[in-house]
Amino acid sequence: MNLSAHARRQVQQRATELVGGEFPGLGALPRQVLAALLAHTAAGWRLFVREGFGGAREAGADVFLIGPGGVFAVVVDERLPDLDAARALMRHAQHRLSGIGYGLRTLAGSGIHLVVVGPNGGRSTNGMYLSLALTELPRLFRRDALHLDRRQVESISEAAAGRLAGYRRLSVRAPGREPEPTGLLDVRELTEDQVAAAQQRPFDSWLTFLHPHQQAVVTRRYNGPARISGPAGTGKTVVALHRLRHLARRSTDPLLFTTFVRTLPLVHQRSFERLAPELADRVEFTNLHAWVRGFLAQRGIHVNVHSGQIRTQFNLAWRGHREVLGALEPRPEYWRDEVDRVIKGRGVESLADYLRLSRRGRSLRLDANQKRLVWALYQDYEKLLQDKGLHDHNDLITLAAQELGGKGLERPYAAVVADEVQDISLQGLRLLRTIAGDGPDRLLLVGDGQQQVYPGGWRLSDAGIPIQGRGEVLRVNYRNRAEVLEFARRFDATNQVDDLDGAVGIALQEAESANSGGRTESWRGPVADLPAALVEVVRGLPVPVGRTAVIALHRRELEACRDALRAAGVPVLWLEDYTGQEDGKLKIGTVHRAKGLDFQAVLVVQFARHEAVDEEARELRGRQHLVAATRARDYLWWGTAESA
Ligand SMILES: Nc1ncnc2c1ncn2[C@@H]1O[C@H](COP(=O)(O)OP(=O)(O)OP(=O)(O)O)[C@@H](O)[C@H]1O
Repeated sequence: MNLSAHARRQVQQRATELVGGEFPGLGALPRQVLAALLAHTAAGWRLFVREGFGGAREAGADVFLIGPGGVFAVVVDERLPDLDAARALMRHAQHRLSGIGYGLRTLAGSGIHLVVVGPNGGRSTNGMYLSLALTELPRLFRRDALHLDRRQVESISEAAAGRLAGYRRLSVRAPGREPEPTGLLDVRELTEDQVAAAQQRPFDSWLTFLHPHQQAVVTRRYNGPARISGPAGTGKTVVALHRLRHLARRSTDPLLFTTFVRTLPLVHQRSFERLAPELADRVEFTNLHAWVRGFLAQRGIHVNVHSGQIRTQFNLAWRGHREVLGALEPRPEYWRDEVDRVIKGRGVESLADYLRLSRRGRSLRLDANQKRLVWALYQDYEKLLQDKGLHDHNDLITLAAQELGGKGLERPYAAVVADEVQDISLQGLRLLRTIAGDGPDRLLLVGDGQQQVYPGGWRLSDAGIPIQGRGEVLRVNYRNRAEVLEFARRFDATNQVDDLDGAVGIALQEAESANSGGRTESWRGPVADLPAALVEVVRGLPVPVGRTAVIALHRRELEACRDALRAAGVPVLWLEDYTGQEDGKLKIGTVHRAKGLDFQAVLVVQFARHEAVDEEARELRGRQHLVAATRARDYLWWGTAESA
């Protein structure tokens, strides 16, 4: 039920009267703030007010506010608290509330928000709290921030009531409402808008709740580089974002969140802004190559990177070697990976080094003579790049590493987090280590070997990143509903998962499932029928189109589907352009673009191939399918198209 303007005025008036009656001596600002917050209790929020509110300032917050938008400790003060005072307030709030349980999870300390309301808002703070003016209070109730449902709100409030000695619970009702029943919150207490929004984002409760194991990783102190691994959907990124918040509150230096994929940091930036709006400008979210370009530009180093031209140079070089290397393996991409990922990606500097190198993860065994042939291809490619004045992506990493080796960062980061690290090259890892520098809590690497979609072949120790005793493994899958998880497990053919450092990791098979239900469907038919089948599924989707993605292995496989969807009037957005914004469009893209993301529904388009593929390619494809399937939360459709 939405309150009419009249009812809203009445609620406001009741709130003002109640505040006047309960706290007669309050000054103008606290009175107005309290009345404004109190009015929201008519819409399902819970309010606890300090007994001595308005008198001498005490250690704790003036008000605790709990609702669909999260848990807030609110202080009303003309002056902004300094760092020590803010820390004391936060400690008090965390001491009282964190650890309140909800099923398998508990209220996270980093999920409690400190808000200071003063005469002026928007003032820059020390990152411990959000500073708002009275007129900015509606920000706390914004629709896109709602992520707890009424049961969760009720459950936290009930537990909070027992822990908040010295606080009084106040509420007002909308006109014509029955008194609130004790126990479960009446659904009518939430406006329709709020119910809808909270239900649309049921998975976002990670903003407030964490599994105790996740929580432990958020706050643990590491006296060197640390690593979080674990199967898909176990909250590795969620933990990394909470940890960034935790670390940012303890420092005044900037922090960096980076991945290999270009758009992923932007999506996670949006999540972080919701988790920690007061720290939004302290953490830089950017992909590794963009960071490197920015850094080189800052140092006045000009680079010329052009993907199309780089590919052309490789193809030109390949021509001269096709005959001999093609006899070993006809696909030029195999050799391009060898140059990109093995020779350049691992920083091999001489033929002698290459001859000695164990090419872990590559299917073809190469003897010394064959390696010499590959080396010749690499050299031709390098020469062509040089002649054209071009740099490829590996060159950028090398240039940045050299530059940083000569002169460190002007403003070092307090912490660097790298996500999806399984797809970063070894040289990229080394660079990350240099960017982060040495010291406790400075470098956190997050990834899952089972989701590697590019050939890697390294171990963290190869990059000089020792993580002994600082490797965390998460095991509870929170993303995929049980049926989707079960389907995805069929791609978990790996006998052994690497934990990124040569030890045995946890496979998807072993993940515990946190969400029941879910739906999966399969389709198989001729290629020509695929677009129509897809359109039909999209029309009958059980979830909103804007929360759905179509995923394939290669972009060219998606063109016909995209055309058919557009012709059917379905708005479509390529994943390359997706930044986490809610837009009502169907997302479409390759598995490389989809990794790290999730959608309520995922439609995977697979093209059955009959060509012979080697073990390495088969394993890679299995991992890609695993990534595609585990992007789906509630619904997964798997379409296999067969060529005639
Ligand atoms: N504590 C939690 N409470 C509720 N939901 C959670 C929690 N942790 C994770 N999730 C849900 O699981 C989803 C996956 O989390 P996240 O992206 O962090 O996993 P991941 O391990 O990084 O996954 P992947 O490796 O597949 O990219 C989140 O979007 C969120 O919906």
